[in-house]
Amino acid sequence: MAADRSKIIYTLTDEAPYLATHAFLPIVRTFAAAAGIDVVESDISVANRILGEFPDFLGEQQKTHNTLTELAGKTLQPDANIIKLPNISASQNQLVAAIRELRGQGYMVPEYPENPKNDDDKAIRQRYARVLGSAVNPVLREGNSDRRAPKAVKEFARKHPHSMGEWSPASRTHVSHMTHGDFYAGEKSMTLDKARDVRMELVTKSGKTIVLKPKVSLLAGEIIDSMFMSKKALLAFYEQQIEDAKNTGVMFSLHVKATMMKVSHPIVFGHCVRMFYKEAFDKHGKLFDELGVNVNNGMANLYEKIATLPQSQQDEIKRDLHACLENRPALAMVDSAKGITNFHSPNDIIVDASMPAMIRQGGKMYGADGRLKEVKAVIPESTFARIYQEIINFCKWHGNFDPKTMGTVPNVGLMAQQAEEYGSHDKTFEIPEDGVANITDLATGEVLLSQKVEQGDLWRMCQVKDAAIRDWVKLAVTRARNSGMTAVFWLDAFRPHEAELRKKVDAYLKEHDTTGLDIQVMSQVHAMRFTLERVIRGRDTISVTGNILRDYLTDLFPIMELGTSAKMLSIVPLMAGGGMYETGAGGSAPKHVQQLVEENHLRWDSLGEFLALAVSLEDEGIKTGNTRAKVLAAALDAATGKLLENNKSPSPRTGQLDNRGSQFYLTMYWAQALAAQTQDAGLAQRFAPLAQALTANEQKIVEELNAVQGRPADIGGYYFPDRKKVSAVMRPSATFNGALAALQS
Ligand SMILES: NC(=O)C1=CN([C@@H]2O[C@H](COP(=O)(O)OP(=O)(O)OC[C@H]3O[C@@H](n4cnc5c(N)ncnc54)[C@H](OP(=O)(O)O)[C@@H]3O)[C@@H](O)[C@H]2O)C=CC1
Ligand SMILES: O=C(O)CCC(=O)C(=O)O
Ligand SMILES: [Mg+2]
Repeated sequence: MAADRSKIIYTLTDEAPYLATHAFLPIVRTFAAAAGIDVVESDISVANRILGEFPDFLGEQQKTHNTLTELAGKTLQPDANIIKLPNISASQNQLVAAIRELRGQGYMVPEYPENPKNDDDKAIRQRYARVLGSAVNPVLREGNSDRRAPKAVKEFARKHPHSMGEWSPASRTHVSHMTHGDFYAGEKSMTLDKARDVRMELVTKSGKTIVLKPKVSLLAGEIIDSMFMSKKALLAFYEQQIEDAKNTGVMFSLHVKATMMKVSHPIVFGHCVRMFYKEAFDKHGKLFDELGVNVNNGMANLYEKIATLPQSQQDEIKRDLHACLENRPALAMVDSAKGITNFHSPNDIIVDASMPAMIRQGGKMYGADGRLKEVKAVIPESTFARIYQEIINFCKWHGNFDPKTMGTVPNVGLMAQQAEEYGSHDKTFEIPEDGVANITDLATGEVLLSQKVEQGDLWRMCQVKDAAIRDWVKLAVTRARNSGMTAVFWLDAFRPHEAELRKKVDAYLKEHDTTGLDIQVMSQVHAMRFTLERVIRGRDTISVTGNILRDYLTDLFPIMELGTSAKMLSIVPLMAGGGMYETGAGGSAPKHVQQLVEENHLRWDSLGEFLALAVSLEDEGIKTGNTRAKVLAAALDAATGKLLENNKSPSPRTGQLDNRGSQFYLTMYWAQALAAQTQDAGLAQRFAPLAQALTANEQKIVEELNAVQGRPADIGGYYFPDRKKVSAVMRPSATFNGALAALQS
């Protein structure tokens, strides 16, 4: 065993994974301790990040570290070994709710200034901007992305295929995207000849210069882009699509990523809501402004704000809103039973998960009557929307995919060092006046990229560093070599940014021995078609993509192949030498928390954690020479295989095996595998009593775990639950807890 104690950092996040971790961490610690590994927590939940941001508002006992900054620092160290669970990328609604909850618990962080009135408000809002939206992943992902379905998981899906809806060739479901005036249409891009400091500025029609971002430092070889979305074109597009859906009788739905694209997409979302309810906004717009209504945060915001008005006035507004609904096309629902529509809140329909779910269901979404219906999927930006139309065309022609026979599509995604859209948040602006938007060299005054823009347009700059691209190409070649799969770079020669990327890909591929490998470069639409033709023939194809397609495809293909993206192995080989092991490609499954609170059943599948932990332990073993960590990893892999084989994953139905039961089985199989292995007699001896105790008490433990279900569970909060209560809810089997404790003592 290694002399020094090794360390694995385990993140605490939000919602379903936060709950599951409270059951899993005591198990992990019990096993890891046997290899001298400390498992330390890093709480990066949205609530803890708020507390970490505002120590000056808290009492001494309430103060906490800025854990995210600390963890981000850790990713830059070569010995980093981090298990990263999915976290909430908070919409403004969620942020406000989290603040409310914290204040309700006596943590007096400032109220969120929705409409800042003075400099103090602005400063607080700026601090909250560091917590809003996708604030965690971009700063932790200091490496590119390697996501794939492990062999055992793929085999399980083939043996136990999940349900898939039927596609009809006559389906009217389709994608609508802008054909002009979007980010794709006018994008400009360049590769930097040398390191430069630049600023982003708007030279208005009247000749004023407004500095929007005073300084961005760029490295030699970095690719930068300047692009904008025209407000006029966007509004015309929405009007046309709403009319088209009405005239053709197809349901309307909007799919954006307001959480990750936290500056631009809430605005894109809000324009659609205002257009849909145009008549009501024309009539009550002034009052809405006075009330501070901001439907960039969804209709939930509007309903909350009008609740302060006299009842008669509220009734009138609601009548007018309902009248709009009568005159507009049917709207896709998030929760038909509760009357929650696609416009309720921008975090309810998130494109990477919502489009695959719709495609899996045979091209349908739920309508107000609770029935599945064909749908117009509005995805304004054409840059990536077209891949969804391509897969829809394919499904109409070939029918839905068959999980029993379909090939697999792993992904190698470019995201390191805040690549592409990840780094654009502080470089995205809603243009205040007509003019010219320039990226200008600070030293020379040279205008590098220039766009003619109008008031209300969204203008942004993206950047991607040369080192990140080089690392991405290397990872693609490594994955192609190790898997023997064909690898396709999805790069559109007609998009300026990707034309620049293609040059670098061509150059960096030459740095590797690619003999015998099949590596191709295609535009996105062709790549999708090529990949799907192979998929239905059972062939495997690595997609090598930029950041957004990384996100989209690592939900899309897993959801078709495995029924969920939660079962993916998701590795971030950190560029500094460490490793970050993400637990699946999915999110934090808010619906699951609702079921736990109402019925004490957690349908969250922790398979992603099991897979990630095995790789993390293996990595620790290899890097530090800790052979026991390797034995633990191999046994965990065997246990995960057995878990799948014996179908001990959580059931969605209350009363049946849930997350806790699934974790019990994993523990039992893990202990059994350790007791049975012959590589390390000490470990075998240590885990034999646990294996014995769990095996002997299997039925009793499962009964204890299932007995608590069917009644509400109290976890003492949503964003900032009471950890003692969570642990009590997540560890209800005295027999199981006792067996683990016996090993620790
Ligand atoms: N890496 C990260 O940090 C990520 C974070 N997010 C964040 O997660 C939140 C929710 O995002 P959303 O788009 O709803 O996507 P999710 O992936 O969280 O949820 C969509 C659905 O996928 C299924 N699902 C996801 N994970 C699991 C699991 N482990 N076990 C079983 N089923 C699972 C559930 O289906 P069913 O209801 O049918 O059981 C769930 O309702 C957002 O705040 C988002 O920002 C999103 C993606 C990645
Ligand atoms: O960072 C986010 O907001 C979500 C990330 C995500 O969806 C993914 O990485 O798949
Ligand atoms: Mg995603």
